Amino acid sequence: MLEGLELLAEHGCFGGQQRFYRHASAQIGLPMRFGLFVPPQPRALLVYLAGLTCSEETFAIKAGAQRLAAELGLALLTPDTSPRGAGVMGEADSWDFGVAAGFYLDASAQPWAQHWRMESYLLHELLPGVQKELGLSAQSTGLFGHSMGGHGALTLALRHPGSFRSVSAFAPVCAPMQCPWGQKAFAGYLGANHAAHAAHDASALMLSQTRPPFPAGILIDQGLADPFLATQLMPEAFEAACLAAGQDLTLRRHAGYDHGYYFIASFVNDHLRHHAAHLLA
Ligand SMILES: N[C@@H](CCC(=O)N[C@@H](CSC=O)C(=O)NCC(=O)O)C(=O)O
Repeated sequence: MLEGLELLAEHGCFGGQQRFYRHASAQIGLPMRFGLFVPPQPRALLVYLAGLTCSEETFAIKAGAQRLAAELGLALLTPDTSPRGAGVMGEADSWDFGVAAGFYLDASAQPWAQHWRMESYLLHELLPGVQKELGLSAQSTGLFGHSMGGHGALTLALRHPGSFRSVSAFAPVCAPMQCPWGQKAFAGYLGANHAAHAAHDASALMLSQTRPPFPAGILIDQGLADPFLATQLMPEAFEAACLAAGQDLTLRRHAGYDHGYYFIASFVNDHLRHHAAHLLA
């Protein structure tokens, strides 16, 4: 059970409930919030990791995923994107580092290491707590995300084999060691340790696989009018790594779509069906 769990809001939604909670996180050492859509009959759990500047509310409000999730029996867990209120100097000075930019890893460098522990928080606290509450296991848990959260989805799925049965992403940061967002985050949170950076880079992780880690295949959607495509996202690096590892990847490139939630809302049903096909089989 999650310590100090408080229900902050609950809204009827397509026969289920969209809920928002706060709890006292032992891993983060601060209160954390999360969203949970509970369908009428929960059969599987899908975790969505949001991008830079987002919160536990962004996907729930903007993606329009609840109608199909209710039909398929998918519970949707939407964690926040970083600790908040830690009081670390400069934590809110940038939109791509610090608050709302946790990059889904455990920081090892100061002054971030005490609270910026998003990987341990998700894997060892929030996810087990919610799975227990819903009576669901890793066998019926999938992971997806957007941009920084797409990086989180790919890297956490690769770093924790067996924790997620299906994975997908919208416009993920695919090669953080090669892009400004990733280089800034990794230098700040992990210091100058190249091996630590590689251990959180989806393309480097995929290249290091000795067998295809996701036999069910990985789905990625990417807009071609996305202003971050060439400089920050680099899906071609992950595509090449999947090819080298023998990992089945469906990478769909869509003309006319940018980086925002109109793009996500346009393709979110395909992601729900991708996960349902594997989680409910
Ligand atoms: N403030 C920035 C843009 C921030 C932005 O685009 N955030 C994306 C995620 S980017 C990668 O992780 C997002 O999902 N925003 C929320 C939304 O509702 O669109 C700028 O000024 O460029």
